[in-house]
Amino acid sequence: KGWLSLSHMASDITKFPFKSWIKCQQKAINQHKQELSEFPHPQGPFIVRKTIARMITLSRGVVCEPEQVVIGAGTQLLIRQLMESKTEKTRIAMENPGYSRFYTLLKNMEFPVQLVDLDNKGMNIERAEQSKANLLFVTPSHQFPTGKIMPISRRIELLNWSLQNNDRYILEDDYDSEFKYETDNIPSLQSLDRNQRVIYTGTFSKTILPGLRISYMVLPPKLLRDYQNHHQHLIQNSNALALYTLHYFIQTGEYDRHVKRMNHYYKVKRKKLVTYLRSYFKHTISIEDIPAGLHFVATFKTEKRYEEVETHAKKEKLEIYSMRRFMLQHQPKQPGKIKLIIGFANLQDEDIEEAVNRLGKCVGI
Ligand SMILES: Cc1ncc(COP(=O)(O)O)c(/C=N/[C@@H](CCC(=O)O)COc2ccccc2)c1O
Repeated sequence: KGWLSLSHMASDITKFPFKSWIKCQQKAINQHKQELSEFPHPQGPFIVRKTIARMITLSRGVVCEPEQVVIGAGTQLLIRQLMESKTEKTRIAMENPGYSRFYTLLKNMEFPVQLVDLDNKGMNIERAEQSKANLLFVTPSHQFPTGKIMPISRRIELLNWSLQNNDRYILEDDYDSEFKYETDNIPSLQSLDRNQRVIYTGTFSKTILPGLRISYMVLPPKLLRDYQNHHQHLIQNSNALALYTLHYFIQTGEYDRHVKRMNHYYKVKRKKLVTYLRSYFKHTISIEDIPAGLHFVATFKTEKRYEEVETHAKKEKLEIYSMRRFMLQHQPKQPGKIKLIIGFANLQDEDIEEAVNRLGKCVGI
């Protein structure tokens, strides 16, 4: 048997309704030949921004006008473009463990980035205060990569933090918020913000096709003005035909039906995998069983080091990533334990047993 994947960097496109997508693409071509023959608006076509604004208002409680929406080919690009337009001196604080690609991007842009540890509610507010940062990067709906869901109490604390100084902002990266298997979605942090302090980002990478590279950002008015002044020369970098196709995919209800279908599908698969992992590893595994997203963290009791497990996984043809990928600053490893990121989007049901058996060989149980 070939490679099996427990990667979190995957979505199961075997269930994607390509026929519907192509129908929407045909509609986009029929209805928007004129627009496709010109450059789109720098922030993306207005009707697409209007559709996205309405969608996130309904699904996430985000309060915004289409004028505040900026579409881009991936969250990294949007964050880069936002940070280029900052007028004040910006000091950043990020969650640790956190998303290494943003950390690297911000460091390469020579911003000071403080790492803030998590407690059981997400970013620790005292540490955030101590960091002297004026821009916090947080993933409240499903902390990446630990999965923690930030309770309302901590969200209020963060908003209070943002009020203490008028150059303070919070970037809410609402990645992976669409998949919640038990609890209902807690509304976005942005929906609680009454002082235009929250920048909101989202992406279609997990719910449609990661290869489409369609993501979006909602800017508070003051930052939007700075962004528009700085980027007057910029041309929209997401593919306009894909954007108009997305517009019809959402308008016709296909998007909502697909996300609902995938929620059910992923919930069933996740449960099977967790059950089998528990029966195989028994007391040597502990799973932070947060019923959300397309991956979870599992802690294994083993004397093996991360390097050994990662090398062994390659030999077993098992694609899997460890917490080391997200520990942004070297942290002492807990003795006798390793944490792995267990993704299940790319794992077919019939391969669950084989994947777990290979994992057993890697962690030496
Ligand atoms: C915290 C966080 N925020 C935003 C994004 C989304 O970025 P965007 O797609 O540019 O909009 C990611 C993507 N994280 C990515 C990688 C995580 C890693 O490097 O380990 C996940 O990658 C994929 C997801 C689905 C299918 C294929 C790949 C993010 O982890």
